[in-house]
Amino acid sequence: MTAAIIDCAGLTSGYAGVPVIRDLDLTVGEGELVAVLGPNGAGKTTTLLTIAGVLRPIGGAVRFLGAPVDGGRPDRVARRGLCLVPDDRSVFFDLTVRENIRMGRGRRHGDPVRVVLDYFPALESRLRMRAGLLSGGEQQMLAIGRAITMRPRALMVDEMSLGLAPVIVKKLLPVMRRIADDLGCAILIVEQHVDLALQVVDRAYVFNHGAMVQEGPAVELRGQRDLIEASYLGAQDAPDAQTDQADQADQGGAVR
Ligand SMILES: Nc1ncnc2c1ncn2[C@@H]1O[C@H](COP(=O)(O)OP(=O)(O)OP(=O)(O)O)[C@@H](O)[C@H]1O
Repeated sequence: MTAAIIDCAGLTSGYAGVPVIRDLDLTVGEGELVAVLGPNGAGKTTTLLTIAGVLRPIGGAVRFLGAPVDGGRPDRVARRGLCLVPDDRSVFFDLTVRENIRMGRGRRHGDPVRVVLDYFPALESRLRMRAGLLSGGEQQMLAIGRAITMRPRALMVDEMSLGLAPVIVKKLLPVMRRIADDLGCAILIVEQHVDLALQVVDRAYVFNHGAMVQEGPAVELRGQRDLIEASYLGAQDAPDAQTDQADQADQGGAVR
């Protein structure tokens, strides 16, 4: 593996001093696409928030580009090149797609709109539309596209497929692969669609109850499907059950 862009060692983190994740080791290298898998409440979001500097580690360490992330100043971590797309996607509903892209302030890397359309051409016909009118899949494309206009060194996407039809996820994942390859960006995605993710990512970590229960190259984990499924026991929601109606519209193929 190349040098780690994100490096968590013995990381323990949580809320008000109460640990939710314990003793996690996790790395993402340059140009790597890595998935975090696991049932609801496993600690996936907590891990991303700690890496982004929103939560202060209770124990262990997070390093981004070799420098410690201590929590408390996520703006500094963001300025150093780490982008987090939260599970609500944080697009500005009342602004147009074009205005949302420009909010990313990625102009110094060329025309940000062109950058986004290069990866997500389906947004071209939506540029003048208010983002609140987009389908869930299009909003996710916008959120990820806006993030890459800033040429991040690391990109984390929480619940990338939340509410999206599997057909959309199948199209989004290869775009994430291309972003990692083209930009040399370290990408960490929280993904519910285990089988789809393992076809595209380099490596994956499986969490349950705040602990890492499995990890390894995707090619190996694909052969351990039963073990992964067992680690999900107790999960309430199957991914397909969370597909919302708005994304039925996406099934015509929003990502080209
Ligand atoms: N702000 C908070 N304060 C206290 N506990 C929290 C807070 N946010 C999350 N938790 C708890 O931390 C645990 C892990 O939550 P987390 O959101 O990290 O899990 P997750 O794997 O991302 O699951 P989900 O898919 O449901 O978001 C859960 O038990 C949750 O209730």
